[in-house]
This record gives sequence, structure tokens and C-alpha cells, in this order.
Amino acid sequence: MRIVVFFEDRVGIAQELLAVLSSRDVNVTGVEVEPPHIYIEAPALDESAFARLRRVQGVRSVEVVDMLPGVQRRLYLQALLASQADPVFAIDAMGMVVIANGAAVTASGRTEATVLGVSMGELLGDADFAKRLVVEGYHLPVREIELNGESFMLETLPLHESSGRAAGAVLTLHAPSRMGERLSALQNYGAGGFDTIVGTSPEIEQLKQRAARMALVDAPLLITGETGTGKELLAHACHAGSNRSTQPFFALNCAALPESLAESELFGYAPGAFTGALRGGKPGLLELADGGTVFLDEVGEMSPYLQAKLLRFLNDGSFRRVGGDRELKVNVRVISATHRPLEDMVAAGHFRQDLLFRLNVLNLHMPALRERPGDILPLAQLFLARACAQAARPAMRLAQDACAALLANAWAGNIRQLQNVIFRAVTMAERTIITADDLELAQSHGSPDTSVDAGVDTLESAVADFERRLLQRLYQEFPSTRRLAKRLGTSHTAIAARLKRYGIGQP
Ligand SMILES: Nc1ncnc2c1ncn2[C@@H]1O[C@H](COP(=O)(O)OP(=O)(O)OP(=O)(O)O)[C@@H](O)[C@H]1O
Repeated sequence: MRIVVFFEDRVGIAQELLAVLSSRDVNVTGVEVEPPHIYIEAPALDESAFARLRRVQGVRSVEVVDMLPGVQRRLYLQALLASQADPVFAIDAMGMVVIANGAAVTASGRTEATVLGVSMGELLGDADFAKRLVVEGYHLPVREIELNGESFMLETLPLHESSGRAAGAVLTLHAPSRMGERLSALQNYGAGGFDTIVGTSPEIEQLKQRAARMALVDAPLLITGETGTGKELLAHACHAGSNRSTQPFFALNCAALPESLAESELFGYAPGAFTGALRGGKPGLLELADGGTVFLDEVGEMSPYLQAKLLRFLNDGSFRRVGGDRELKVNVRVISATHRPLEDMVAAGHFRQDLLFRLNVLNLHMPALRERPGDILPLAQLFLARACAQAARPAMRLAQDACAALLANAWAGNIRQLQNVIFRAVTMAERTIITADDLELAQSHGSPDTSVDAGVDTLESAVADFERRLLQRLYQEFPSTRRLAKRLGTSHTAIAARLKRYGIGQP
């Protein structure tokens, strides 16, 4: 049993409370003092013990609680770390690993026990790592590193004790292809609003005007558009421009999680819902966002079961936590997004028509980048400035041939791809002028599919040609054999052999 005693702050009161318990032979197993509260864990306390504690001078109340706050914070911290898709290490002032999240343990290719306490330099195969950390004040500029044969962009956040003394750092390892995305997320979300949506093309201006009107209507909104066009950014801007702007905004990518995890993330779970669950249960995003907005990305990927549960929530605002029997009601605006044609999915029986009606009360369409070429260079300039700041490089500029190459590219991966191309160019460029050669763009400009049947001799050569172009294109987004193999559902060695055959990614 855990209790919290709320007291008037006076010297010695904590000891007095513990003395009361020890005089009653209560075996106290945990104590946390956070004046004016003391939290106590003990096997069992009867009413008379409660009454006795309440009689101690200065005690205002004694209540039962679910968890000691320190334990709760630790559990939340663990859950927070586990929810991070990117590897995160916390290291001490000597460069030794103190905490590693699940992704970090996996990326290191070791077990948790053999990662903790090991020097980060050893993991990175860089004997001078700790020395450099100290010299640079635990704040290294973003740079590419290798962990267990895979490349990452390393971001360092120094940690200081309250006295100002360096206590170590938190290291986050981002896949190079996602670094630009992260930069933007960090910098845009702080500001919020439609001004964060860069672009002056008539298409985007019109969209922003419509979106600003829709932001104020408190009804579900569906955003359609190709992947990487800025749907999440638009969703956030709609939240920031709504009457809910001071309330929370939470996003869930329905494609990234298996059904059971997506369900508990969204709806939460009740105490004891499953083995390994937090004792007191866990609120889901809908509860946490009460009064605010939940953004459901890739909503077309939701399982039929979750579609039914979401539909029920949209119908009357109520739901149950996983394993819970209590009906909960919250006031949350749902903004969803998809790059899939939901009408076709309805026709094929993969998406519920009634759910589509509910989600699609309002709708906005994000145009692809190639449909608004006027926005390419302003966006490139924005990402260039951000990447230089993040990578601690002097200001850079785009040469004319680089601008021409950017304008001629097909941008199958849209703005996210543009962001990644610029970020890589900044980290790799030797000089402060970025030329077309510094940009890792696929050779074939224009629509990637138009020339598939041109000049085909044999099926074999046509397939090889397709394979080469596919890999060239995907390699920009997944620039490591391991990731590319995962994306294409094949083995690491099969991809490595093909990349070698087509000379992709070779110096
Ligand atoms: N108009 C814009 N101005 C500035 N940054 C943008 C703009 N549009 C998109 N971005 C940035 O491009 C990246 C991709 O955008 P976002 O994640 O919003 O796309 P998405 O359509 O939701 O992608 P997906 O469908 O893959 O989830 C983000 O980092 C975002 O901040």
C-alpha cells in the first residue's frame, strides 16, 4: 500500500511520521519526501494507523496513492525512452553509458547488460570520443557516425548539474535520411501556426486560406496528399490556429505500430491489462489530449478492429481503455491524414465507409511538390539555413546549377526528400557553395515511370533497369543496406549485392 501525507512544513515532521509507523511495527519499504508531502510504501496500514498519522501535529491529510512519485517518474521515463524510435544513450561525464533505450540496445547489436557501463567511444569505435566530448563542452556538432556497421547522424545534448558542472550528455542517433525531418519538426512545432508552412505558390496560398477557416470549425478534418508533402505540419498548424491551441496536440502514426500497441497508445490501458503493464494503468493519447487535438497519421492503415473502436469514439466521444470496464468520455478533435485513396479502400472492403464519413467532415488536400515548383527553392533555402545551423557549418548557398537540378527533380518523396537531400549536401559539402554534384539526386529527372517501356530489349534487361532505378530512388530515403533491405522486405546481402552491381552508394 502507498500513501501520501500532506503536512505543514516543519522541522522533523518526516521522522516523526516514520516513528509513528515503526512504533506500530509497520515495515516501511519505501519513503520519498517532497515537502510538503511525504510518500510512504508499507505492506498494509489499517484505519487506526491512518488515524494516528492524522493526529501528528501539522498533518493535513493522509490519502492512498497508486504509486510513489519517483517510481512513477521512472516508469514514465522508461515508457518515454521505449517510445523513441531513434537510439538514445545517456552517458556520464566520463563517456560511459548510463541509460540506453531499446532502439539503442538493438542498434548496438549487444544486450542491454553489455551496453550499460561501456564507454561510448568503444561502441562507436572511436577511442578519442570521450576526450573530444570534454574538450567541446559535451556539445559536439552534428556529424555522421557508425554504430555496429550502420550510419547515423549524432546529436548531442549536454547535461549539467545545478552547480553548472558537466554531468554528461544525451546522445540521439538519427538515420541520416530522417535528420532533416527531425530538424524541421523541432523548429516548426515550437512556433505553430500557418506561417510555419513555407510556400508562396498559388496552390499553397489557397490551401493556407482554406485551412485557416477550417481550423476554427470544431469538426473532424481529413488531410490527403502524397507522403512527405507536409500533412502533419498542416495538421499541427490547424491545431495551432484553432480554439484548442492552448491544449495538447498529440500525433499517432497508425502505420508504425502493430494493432495492440496502437490501441493502447490511443485508448490507454487499465491497471493489470496485460503482463508488463504499468500498475496503475496508462492513459492513452485521447485522454492526454482532452480538450485538444489528436492527429492520426496514415489512418488508412488502421486495422478493422481499431477502425470500429475509433468510429465509436467519433460517434459519441466515449471509449474504454484496453482491459478496462469504465466508459471514458473526452473532448478531442480528430485530424487524420492519409496518402492512400480511402474511397478505393472502402470499395475494396479495406476501410469502413461509416468511418470515412466521420473522419471526412472537413477535408484538405496537400499538393505534391512537383505540382507547385514555385515552392521548391524557398523551401530549399529554408532547409539550407536550418541544416547549417544544426550541423554548426558556416552559412552556405546554392549554386545556379544546384537550383536548376532541384527544380528539374521529380521529388517522389516530396518535401521530406528535399529536406534530406539538402541536409546531406550540407553535411558532406567541402565548400560553402553547394553545387549540383553535391546533391544526391537520381540521374533520371522527370516522372520516374514514363520511360519504363522505352528501348526495352529483353524482359531481363527491363527488370534490371527497373530494379536499378527503384534502388537509386529508394537509396536516397534509406541510405543503408540494412534499412533498404527492411523497406523492400528482403535480405541485407541481397540488397548489398544489387547496390554493388548497379554502383549505387559507392564512392
Ligand atoms: N511547407 C512546408 N514548410 C516547411 N517545412 C515543411 C513544409 N511542408 C513539409 N515540411 C517539412 O517536411 C517534412 C515532411 O512533412 P510532414 O511530416 O508534415 O509530411 P507528411 O505528409 O505528414 O508525411 P507522411 O505522409 O510521410 O507522414 C517535415 O519535416 C515538415 O516539417
